[in-house]
Amino acid sequence: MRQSATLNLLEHYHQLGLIRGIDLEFARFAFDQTISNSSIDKTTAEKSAELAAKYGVLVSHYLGRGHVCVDLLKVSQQKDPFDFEEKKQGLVAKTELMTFDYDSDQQWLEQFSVDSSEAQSLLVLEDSKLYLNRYWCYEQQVARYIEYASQPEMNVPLLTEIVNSLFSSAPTQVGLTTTSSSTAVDYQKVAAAVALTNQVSVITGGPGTGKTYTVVRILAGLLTYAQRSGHALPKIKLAAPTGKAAARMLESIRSSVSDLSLDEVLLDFIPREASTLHRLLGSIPNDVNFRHHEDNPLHLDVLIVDEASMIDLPMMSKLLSAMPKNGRLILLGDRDQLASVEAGSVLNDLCVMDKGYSRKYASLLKSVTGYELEVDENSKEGGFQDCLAWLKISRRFDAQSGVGVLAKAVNSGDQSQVSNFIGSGDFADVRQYLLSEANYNLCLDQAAREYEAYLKAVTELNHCEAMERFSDVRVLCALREGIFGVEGLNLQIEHRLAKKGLIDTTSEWYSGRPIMVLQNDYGQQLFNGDIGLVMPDEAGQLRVYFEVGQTLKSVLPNRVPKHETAYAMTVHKSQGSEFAHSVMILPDRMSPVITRELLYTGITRAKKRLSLLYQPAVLSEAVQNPVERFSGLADKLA
Ligand SMILES: Nc1ncnc2c1ncn2[C@@H]1O[C@H](COP(=O)(O)OP(=O)(O)OP(=O)(O)O)[C@@H](O)[C@H]1O
Repeated sequence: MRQSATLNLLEHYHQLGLIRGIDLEFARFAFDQTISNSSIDKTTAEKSAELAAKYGVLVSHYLGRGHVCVDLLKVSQQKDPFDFEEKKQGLVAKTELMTFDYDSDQQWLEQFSVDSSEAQSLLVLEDSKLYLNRYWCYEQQVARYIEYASQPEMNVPLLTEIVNSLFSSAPTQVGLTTTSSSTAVDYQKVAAAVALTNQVSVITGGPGTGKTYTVVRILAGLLTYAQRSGHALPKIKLAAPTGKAAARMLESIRSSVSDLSLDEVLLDFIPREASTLHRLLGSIPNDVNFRHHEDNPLHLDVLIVDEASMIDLPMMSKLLSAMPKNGRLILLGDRDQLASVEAGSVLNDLCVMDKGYSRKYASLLKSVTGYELEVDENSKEGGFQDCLAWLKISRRFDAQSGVGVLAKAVNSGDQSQVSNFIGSGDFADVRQYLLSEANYNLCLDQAAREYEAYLKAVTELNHCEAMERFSDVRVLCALREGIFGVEGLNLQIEHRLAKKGLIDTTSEWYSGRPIMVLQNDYGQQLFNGDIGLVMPDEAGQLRVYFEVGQTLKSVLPNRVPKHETAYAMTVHKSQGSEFAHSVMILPDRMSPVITRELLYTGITRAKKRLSLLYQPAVLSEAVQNPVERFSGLADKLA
């Protein structure tokens, strides 16, 4: 029977709901393993085991909150190193708090240092950052892949000719330009040149900045280049973290391709399908590994991945390991959006080197695009800054668009810009509602009214139309519980629709119920975040319909994995989707989950209109609350 002051305290934390069961289990495991592996005297072994439990639970707790590691310099000597206060206000004052002293524990921690740690050690210490071994390996793998990714040899005159033919007309400059100098540069052309000259590249930009428009030209460029150089035409694949995002990417790529006059042979090489990353990598039931990995790489030459901000560190590591040796990878995403639900902020970490290109690479870009681009004299040649491209001009939101202006204000973190926006209140596409009971009801009444077109398509058994109409409106929120949370809001909308006789909620599975899957089910190929609509089939039997690529598949309700109703959804779950009208409802008081990135992501889900119900104090605090995640990836790439 173990006797440990640390474990006793952790059990108490667990009972109070301050740490997860898995954190406590990890601490117990670290404690037991240290005792059983120890060849030193009992007292020293016990002391060491107490420390292993203490640091183990710290790393595990932070991992649960999305951090890849813990920077011990930052948490050392803190009164509340676990940030319990943030989660359970008031509870913490009544409980004993564990503290960490990096200086005095440094000697003990040294055993985990990257230089001395064993492959099997539970923890890894790199500089002042402490990791679970597995996560350090993931990070290392991503950094190594990127470090060794090359710049393929290219025929620069041919490339220049192709790039110029794809971006021949000067772009119309509208919307969210960031600097006056940016009016001279066509950043889409630069992005194409970056992607065409690198084995791995990242194109980041806000909504409507033309990522898809650019990618279509990159694909055309790659195919034309291969054809004109007498090389085999590349096998291209498209993927995204969620089914919805994959379907959206495919749709925009296919409609954008029609603007190009590509010859038939090349056109055939533009993919006709896009899959989720899980499907692409080949998920194996009840296994965290995929069918494709280092020893069984993906069969492709070029992979385009959209919504890359949603990719967590383990997934990115597995994706990169599965890339074939000379495969080209182009990641698209918006670095300002919410980071992945699971640990890591990979896209943002990859984009930190935003001060300019290396001198040599800037000169290559000048030859290809004709533009004089910013140079960072401190950046190393071949460093990752040369693989990055920023799209800065939104084509969707012009200067008159409230959604665009508000998104930009929130993103800047500048409170006065947000206040100006609130003060002006005169944008046609944004309706602001100050939080009150009347406005809460008004927003929900309006959302319920707008769901009627969707329910009409369900009644008419028009499954495809129903899928389309369901994206007309969505209620977005920050929390899970309470009247401002996803559960309460769904009940409110159901209640309104039932009162109008549009749905019959007497049974759980009623015709028209929209659901969101909350758990991966590899057997049925249904994944966390997939949206299903309950509708009768031709024989009148209720089934749940899911969009898979260009088609619909249906399963019986009792086969659907863990799910919830989806008239309202959290902003986290809305990533990768867009809605003609988004109704964002913020709660009456601040919560740590309401961050700048959450606001930005919620606002930019609106394609045409945004209704925002808020308390000014919450909005302004959220703008000042950016997400910060501990990770060592940016340092490894620097
Ligand atoms: N250079 C351009 N000239 C003209 N139209 C453009 C240009 N770039 C983009 N567009 C148009 O602007 C709209 C938005 O572009 P696109 O869909 O490529 O942006 P995105 O960044 O992929 O958006 P999303 O946020 O949906 O991912 C599209 O209608 C596209 O055709």
